[in-house]
Amino acid sequence: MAIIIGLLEISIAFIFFLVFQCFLLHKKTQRPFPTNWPVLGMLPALLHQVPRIYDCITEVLEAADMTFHFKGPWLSRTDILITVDPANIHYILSSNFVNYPKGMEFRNIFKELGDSIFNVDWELWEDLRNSAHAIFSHQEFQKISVSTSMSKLKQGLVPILENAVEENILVDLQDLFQRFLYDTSSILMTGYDTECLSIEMPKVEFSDAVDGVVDGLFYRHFMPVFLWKLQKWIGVGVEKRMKRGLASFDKLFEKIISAKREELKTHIDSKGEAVDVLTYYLTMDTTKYKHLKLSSDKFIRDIIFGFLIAGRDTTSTALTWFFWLLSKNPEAKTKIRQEINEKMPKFDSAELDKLVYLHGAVCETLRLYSPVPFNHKSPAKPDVLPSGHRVDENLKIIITPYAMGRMRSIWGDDAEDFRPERWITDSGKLKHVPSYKFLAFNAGPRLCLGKKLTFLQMKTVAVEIIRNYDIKVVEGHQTKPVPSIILRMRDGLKVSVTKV
Ligand code: HEM
Repeated sequence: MAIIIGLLEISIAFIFFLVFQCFLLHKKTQRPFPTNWPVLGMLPALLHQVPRIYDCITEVLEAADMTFHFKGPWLSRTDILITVDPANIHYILSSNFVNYPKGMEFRNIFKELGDSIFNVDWELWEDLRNSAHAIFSHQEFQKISVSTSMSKLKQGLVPILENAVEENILVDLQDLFQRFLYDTSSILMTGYDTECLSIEMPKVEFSDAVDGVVDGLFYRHFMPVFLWKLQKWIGVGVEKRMKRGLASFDKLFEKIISAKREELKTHIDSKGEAVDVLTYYLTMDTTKYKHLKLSSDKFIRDIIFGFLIAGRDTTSTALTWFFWLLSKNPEAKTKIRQEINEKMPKFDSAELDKLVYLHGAVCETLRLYSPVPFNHKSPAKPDVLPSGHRVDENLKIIITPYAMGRMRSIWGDDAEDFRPERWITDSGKLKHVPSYKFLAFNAGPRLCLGKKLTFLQMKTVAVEIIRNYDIKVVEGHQTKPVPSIILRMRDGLKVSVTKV
């Protein structure tokens, strides 16, 4: 009997040994794909990876030849096709655009943005797009964009940096850029200066509100609908924070719209030219765009809310990563400084195009740290993508500019490196890179309407800071992106500032 028990023990030990070896071998050779469990699908792996979601998706896509089918829990309708294949992207965003609206699922997730341009399809989107394009490309609006950015820079940002130098205090660059962009966007979008950018650093209620909303929207992409709806109904977790944020935003906006309506009763710009986007929509000839419900305050709120999020969070995020990347790549900073001193001894916004290396550095930042890390589509009709993947109406398609910017198959073996030279030809001109490859601003008919404004604002801030200050990131400061629909840094960017 003892011999039998002994043999049994040895056999069990041997089986364990074999299983353990197989497991180790599997781990060593394993590609980074999440396990597809019965019932739960790949959700457990996803939840486990949330803190490093962007890099995890990048690794999976690199190993999966740029397209991966994520399986959600059974019956939860959260299957997602994630793709960064340029052929698919071009097909979805441009050549077969009509079959790939945002779709009902997107509208459901982004319900709180109402009828903002990001959220709608078809005729309403066309009217919003055409009307927004008319104001954003208006010469007067562009002039105001330049003058607003310049005056906020000189009267808001520079005094704070000077104060930091004199008092030898640390500043959070992300917070500073958010304040800068919130003030400038608010002036351009509503005509009101929120005056967040001052040495006193007043508490910005809107900022917390927006962060709450954008973080909540991120989780809804991956959670089964019934789960986030239940959370919303009970009022817990990210849904609770989102609700609080929206309430505070709505209160603020109610005041702004009614004040503007009052103001317009007594004063309408004599030249009939819009000076800010809110005035533009409130005084617009309502017969021009028949799908816009301009008499509704809620509709106006939706439009402006969308533009404010678009204008503040994206550009401030891009500027933050830009200065972080320069701190990691001091030789690039030196080259930019030389270029500024040689080609633009005195600031002139009309001459910004001369700063080719700076432009390359901005593009490189947007490639590696795309401020909008995800985009979301749903096919209207079943289709087959150029990669051969079948998609039907129930499938969500997620395109991720963050992962796309890091694919070695697209950008080469140095895809992870910050190399502004990538964007410059041998003759010193800017290289054209198609938007379905450099996807930070989206591509096709829904290409970002603020692209020009973004380059203008980023370069204006960069020139002023790099010419005059040395920015040093505090030793040991962690720079992790928050899992959200905007790629802001979780703990901000703490820096010390000295004069050049
Ligand atoms: C670094 C800065 C920016 C980045 C990375 C960026 C990126 C994007 C992306 C990815 C989209 C497509 C979104 C989607 O379809 O869901 C988009 C659309 C848009 N962006 Fe930007 N954006 C930036 C700055 C701005 C600014 C400053 C404005 C102006 C206020 C702006 C206005 C818009 C508008 C109106 C759309 C909607 C276009 C449409 O759906 O037809 N963006 N942007």
